[in-house]
Amino acid sequence: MELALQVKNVTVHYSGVTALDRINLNLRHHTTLGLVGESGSGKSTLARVIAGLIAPDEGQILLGSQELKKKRSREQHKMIQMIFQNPDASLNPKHSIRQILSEALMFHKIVDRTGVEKRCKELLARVHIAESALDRFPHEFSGGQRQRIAIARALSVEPSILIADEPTSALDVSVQRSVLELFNMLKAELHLTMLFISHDLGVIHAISDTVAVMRQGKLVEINPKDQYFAHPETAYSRELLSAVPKMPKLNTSGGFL
Ligand SMILES: Nc1ncnc2c1ncn2[C@@H]1O[C@H](COP(=O)(O)OP(=O)(O)OP(=O)(O)O)[C@@H](O)[C@H]1O
Repeated sequence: MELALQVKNVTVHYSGVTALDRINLNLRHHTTLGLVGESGSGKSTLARVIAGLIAPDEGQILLGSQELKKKRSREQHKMIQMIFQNPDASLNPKHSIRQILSEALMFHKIVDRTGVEKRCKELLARVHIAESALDRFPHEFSGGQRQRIAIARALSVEPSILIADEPTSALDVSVQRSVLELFNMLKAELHLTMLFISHDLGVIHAISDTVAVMRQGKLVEINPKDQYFAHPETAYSRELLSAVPKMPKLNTSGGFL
């Protein structure tokens, strides 16, 4: 079966720093790859290079069978959507939630003008936000609600890949759980293909099908989740796992209990 995404030998340098060093990574359709690693290991750089926010110095990125060149088409940009740690990065504070969602829908011609209102309401329902939110502005919502709206915005354009870069790290623990549960629910309902970045192994355990580990710009380990947690291959992973006091208990769908 064709892969959703392939990263081939991708290298990124930032003035003297090798942030990514010949990264090879495959993402299968309808699966979530959890990317873990300590601060500065290159996780966000990898997310940004896949999303087309920065160009690789070397290597290739393929979406399906299509190579993504330095200058991407509007359609190619649409296909890979990103959710950031801080939802404000994707929510214009001067725009109502209706404007935020409908702009994305109209820009990418997802629905025509007559279908916009209905689609906006459906999107909010998906992320468990009341319809009345449409006439309100981002600052009127809590951090967790804003992240839900950012998720709705990212999903609005029907991307083939969703990249979530530490989407729960800035939230309170209880809110973190509910946002993570939302991701798991969306995964099941929409069969999402995701790259989910976190430095928190509990979060990675809750959401991933496969776990990839980065260290100093290199991908040092990639394995199915159960294998990764039961039998980590590298001494570095064993060290990361031993630093986790206790894994949170999970229910069968992968959400926290
Ligand atoms: N814009 C930049 N200019 C220069 N160096 C950068 C830039 N962005 C990142 N770096 C460097 O590249 C390396 C990888 O950083 P990156 O942010 O990708 O790591 P990370 O694993 O996402 O870290 P964190 O978990 O702290 O976000 C680090 O050494 C970082 O200092």
